[in-house]
Amino acid sequence: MAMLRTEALSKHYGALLVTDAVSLDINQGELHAIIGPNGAGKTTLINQLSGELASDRGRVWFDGQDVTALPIQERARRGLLRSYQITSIFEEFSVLENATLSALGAREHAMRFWQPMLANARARRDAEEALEATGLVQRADVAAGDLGYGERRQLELAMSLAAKPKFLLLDEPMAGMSVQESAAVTALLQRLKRRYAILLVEHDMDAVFALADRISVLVYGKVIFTGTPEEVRNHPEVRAVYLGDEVH
Ligand SMILES: Nc1ncnc2c1ncn2[C@@H]1O[C@H](COP(=O)(O)OP(=O)(O)OP(=O)(O)O)[C@@H](O)[C@H]1O
Repeated sequence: MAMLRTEALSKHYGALLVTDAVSLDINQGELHAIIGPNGAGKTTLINQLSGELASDRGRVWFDGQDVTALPIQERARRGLLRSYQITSIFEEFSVLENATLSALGAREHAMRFWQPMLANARARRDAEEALEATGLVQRADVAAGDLGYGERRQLELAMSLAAKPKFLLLDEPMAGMSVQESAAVTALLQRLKRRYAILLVEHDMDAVFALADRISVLVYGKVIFTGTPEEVRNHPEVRAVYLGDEVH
């Protein structure tokens, strides 16, 4: 059964239909990329999936349940988490402290009234695991405000992981990164793959084609094709509208 499923999801702004009857099926452990030209509706779709934006039409199922009407926090609590969603990085707190706070935040709901010490110990352990997974262990004691740009994006990812998601929505995690930083994030996502289902929106085609199990191509809000990287690469219409000669 699909971990995340959308049925004819649509959103318009005035007369502009930004996402147009998008139906996707993303399986457990799958890394599914969405590519498409600027303004195709990729970020809007992510916002509809995270719950940041209410859809005009269509439905979203997550982990077997209809979450269409649920707000962003409730979807996050169930494990459908957008990475940058955790915006509250405390600059003067260390990397480990930030990750621990994120883990505590995710547990708050369940643990608020009982066993706070147990919650703290678990949160700390989840945070340490997240730093391990994202390669930030050596930077655990550094103040978040002292991190470079790439490391800061890594911390955002670590904070997401500390919240124990089942499904990660990643909107351009490589944006603004150097070639080395992008390569590091690609390697990181390669390691995280399978442990989480991931929806990746990314303009870095090398990263997308290296990482994705399947790719959906969004053009003017419509999914015109879904397939393996190989199928997408060889699809005439996709090449014509988007890839051109970029990918060989
Ligand atoms: N709040 C809004 N109000 C009106 N129009 C919007 C709003 N948000 C997005 N749009 C429009 O919707 C279209 C899709 O935007 P979106 O950001 O989802 O595209 P995208 O595929 O993520 O683009 P990019 O690759 O450039 O990030 C664009 O034409 C954009 O101008």
